[in-house]
Amino acid sequence: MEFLQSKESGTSDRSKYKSNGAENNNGAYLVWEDLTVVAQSLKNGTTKKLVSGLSGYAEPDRIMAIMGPSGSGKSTLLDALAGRLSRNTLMTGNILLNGKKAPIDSRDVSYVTQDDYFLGTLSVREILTYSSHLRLPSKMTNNEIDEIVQETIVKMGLQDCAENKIGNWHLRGISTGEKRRLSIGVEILTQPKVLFLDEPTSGLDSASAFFVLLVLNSIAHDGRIVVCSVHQPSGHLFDLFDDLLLLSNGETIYFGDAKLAVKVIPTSSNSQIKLTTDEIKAKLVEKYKDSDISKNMRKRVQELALSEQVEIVSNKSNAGWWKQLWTLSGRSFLNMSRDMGYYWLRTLFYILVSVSAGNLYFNIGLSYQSIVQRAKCDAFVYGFMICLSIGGLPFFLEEFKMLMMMASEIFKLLPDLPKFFWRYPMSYISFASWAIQGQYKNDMIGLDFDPQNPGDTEVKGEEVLQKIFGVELDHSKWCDLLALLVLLVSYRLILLAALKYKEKSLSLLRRLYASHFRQPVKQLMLMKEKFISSKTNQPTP
Ligand SMILES: Nc1ncnc2c1ncn2[C@@H]1O[C@H](COP(=O)(O)OP(=O)(O)OP(=O)(O)O)[C@@H](O)[C@H]1O
Repeated sequence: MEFLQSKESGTSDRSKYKSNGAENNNGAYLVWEDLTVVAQSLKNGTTKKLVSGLSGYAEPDRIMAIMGPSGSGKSTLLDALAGRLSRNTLMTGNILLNGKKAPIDSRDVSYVTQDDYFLGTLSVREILTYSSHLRLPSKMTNNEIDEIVQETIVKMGLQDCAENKIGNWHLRGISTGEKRRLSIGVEILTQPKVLFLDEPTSGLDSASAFFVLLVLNSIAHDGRIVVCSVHQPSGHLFDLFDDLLLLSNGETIYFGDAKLAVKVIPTSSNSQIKLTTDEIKAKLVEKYKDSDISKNMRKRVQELALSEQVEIVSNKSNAGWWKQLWTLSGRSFLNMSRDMGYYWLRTLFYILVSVSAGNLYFNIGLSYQSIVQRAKCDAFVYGFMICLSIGGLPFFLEEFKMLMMMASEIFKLLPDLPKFFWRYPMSYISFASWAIQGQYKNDMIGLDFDPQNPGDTEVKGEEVLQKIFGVELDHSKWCDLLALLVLLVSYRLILLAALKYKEKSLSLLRRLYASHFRQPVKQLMLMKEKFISSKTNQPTP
């Protein structure tokens, strides 16, 4: 149910937003039962269990830490719970949100990744405002959105840097800790019931990490579930966690109250010194399985799984398609106009190139040799424009130098192109062929050049175009310009359609992949289980 579908009538979107937040104490319970994730290598088809038979639950008002050594499956468990496992994996088991199977793209779940991606030229307030316009319902007024943004800024403790820019390669911006809090702020704009965070404190100094966890704590105490993976937190950070899930090799070795963990988890003893790390891990897993904590946890999981299915009132309803397009375009233009390297520096280069080329070829005249000089000038100007327009792509910078070295060599006459593919269809859908033809026509039509041999008749520009450059004169330079505009719009529309239908086609591919992959993996898992049970049933010699 969307949050817009509130039964209350006459209330503003802002009040609906508030009433559907966690303030009304309708917090959700998250339960996972016998969760196993298997990955298949795309190279040789071998499979690997990433996490195995995990069960547990997360409650509102509490913050849970998933801990364990590197490679123990923390991120895999978070990804599984958030429904964002990679395509080469298969998950078995149940994930329930308030007793209901959570849909993969559940709108009540937000995920904060380890990396922060923001446009460096925007301020903290602008980032939050644009995100709100993109993710909150179109019906919300600007004032309502500004209010939500201000509340989020205060909640995240970002008041002091609210008007500061994020920062980029030439602009010193906000600190890493502030960026991390901003990432969390962006995710809580939509008031999710469950917030997952992948290593929210990694790369932060202890004061910043402490502040981030304080913020998470206050979010959790708004009636939300907060689950995060953490790597070796210090003592005072650990104290801020309510629950702990400790993993080793993809299996649970502790699940429960974080404060009790220290008392329950066995410390190293002399007898363990002789054991290998794998043996110690196996012992800890076995010990946990047989413990009362594990039995109580399973009982609670069963209770929560069988509890009445409460309809979750979703807080999220994305803005409409047009509003998203408008917001993204506005954000992009603002970023471009502020980014010195992207916009202003490039404009300066365009002017410099135009002035230089104009100077070099000034008063080139109408001698026979000037024909080739003119062609070189046109090709150079066009080549430079192309390079500057795509020079923003980092991987292109190396290629760029190569291209400039051979600028005059890369053009081939249209009639000389291989018919299949390069002539038809490539020359028709290529920006370059229309641009160069238009430029040549603009430069040469109407001119009379000196003949190659003295005494011959003058050479007409039209003749040069047709005979030397293979340019047909069946359409004017304005048609070439029109073709460029059509290509410009068409390519953008194609990209838009590709982005819009990407998800649908990807999910189709995923289904095809799963139907191909599921059967062999299930068989393999069955065989492994049979093998293990036959081994454990064998009498010991
Ligand atoms: N899609 C995948 N395909 C194959 N192997 C994977 C995949 N995802 C994770 N793994 C492997 O599963 C194991 C657990 O990975 P995971 O990222 O969950 O560990 P982690 O505890 O989060 O580690 P870290 O603390 O280093 O981030 C690792 O050995 C990893 O290489």
